[in-house]
Amino acid sequence: MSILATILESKRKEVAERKSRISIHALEKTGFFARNCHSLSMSLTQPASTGIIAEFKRKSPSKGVINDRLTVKEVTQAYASAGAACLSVLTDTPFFGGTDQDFEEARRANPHTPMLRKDFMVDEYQIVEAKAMGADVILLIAAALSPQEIKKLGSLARSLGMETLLEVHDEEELSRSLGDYISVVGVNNRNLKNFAEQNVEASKRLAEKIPATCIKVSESCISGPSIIQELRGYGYKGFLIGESFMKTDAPGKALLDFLNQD
Ligand SMILES: O=C(O)c1ccccc1NCC(=O)[C@H](O)[C@H](O)COP(=O)(O)O
Repeated sequence: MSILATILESKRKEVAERKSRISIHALEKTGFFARNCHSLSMSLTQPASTGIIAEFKRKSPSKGVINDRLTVKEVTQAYASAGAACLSVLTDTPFFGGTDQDFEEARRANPHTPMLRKDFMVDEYQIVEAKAMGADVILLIAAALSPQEIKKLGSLARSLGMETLLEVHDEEELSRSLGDYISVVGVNNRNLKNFAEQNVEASKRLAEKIPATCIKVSESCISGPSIIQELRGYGYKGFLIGESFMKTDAPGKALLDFLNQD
C-alpha cells in the first residue's frame, strides 16, 4: 500500500471517531467559526508578496523527525515577521506530529496572516473543523479524492468563505479536478506514492497546463532561492516550503536569509 493510501485509511477512521465526539453544530459555535477569512489569492498576488507559504512541520513520512524542539507559536510568528505570505500548519498527528491545538495557537499568534490547514481532507466534517479552528485555506489532494468529492468539499469551503488549494501531481489529476470552486492550484513536486522525485520538474512540466485563471503554487522539495526565481519564470506566484526552514534551529531566520538571497 502507498503511504498516501495508508494515511487516507487512517484519516477516515480518525474522522469517524471525531464526528462521534463533537457535532457539526457544536463546531459552528466555536470562537473562530464566525471570523472573516483572509484571502490567499490576494496575499500571493500583491506586488510586494514574497509568495512564501511557510510550513510548520515537526516530522514527515519521507524524512522522519525534522524538528520537534520548537513551539508552533515561536516558529509561525517568526515566519510572519520575516514576510511569509501564508502560514501552513499541519494538523495530522500520526504521520506529521501536528495537532488542531497547534493550528489554533498559530491562529491566535498571527491574526493577520492567511493560514492553510494542512491535512488530508476526506469529509465535509473536516472543512467545518478547519473553519472552526481559524483556517483561511484548505488543501484538497487530487490523488486522494474523486472529482465529485473535490467539487463537494471545495464548494463547501467556498460557501464558508475559505479558499481551496488544489494539489496535483500530473496532468490527468489536474484536468479531472478543476472547477469554479478552485482558484489556487498547487503542483506537488514530491510524488506521494513513492517519494521518488526530489526536484521541481513536476512544477515546470505542468505550468502551462494550469489555467490562467488559477494562481500557481509550487509545493515541496524547494531547497533554495534560485529555484524560486526559476519557478517565477514559469508563472508561479506561491511556494510552499517546510523542511528547508524547519530543519534549522531558527526557521524564521532561515526564511529571512532565503529572501535576502533572492
Ligand atoms: O512530506 C512528506 O513526506 C509527505 C508524505 C506524504 C504526504 C504528504 C507529505 N508532505 C506534505 C507536503 O505537502 C509538504 O509538507 C509541503 O509541501 C512542504 O514540503 P517540503 O518543503 O518538502 O517540506
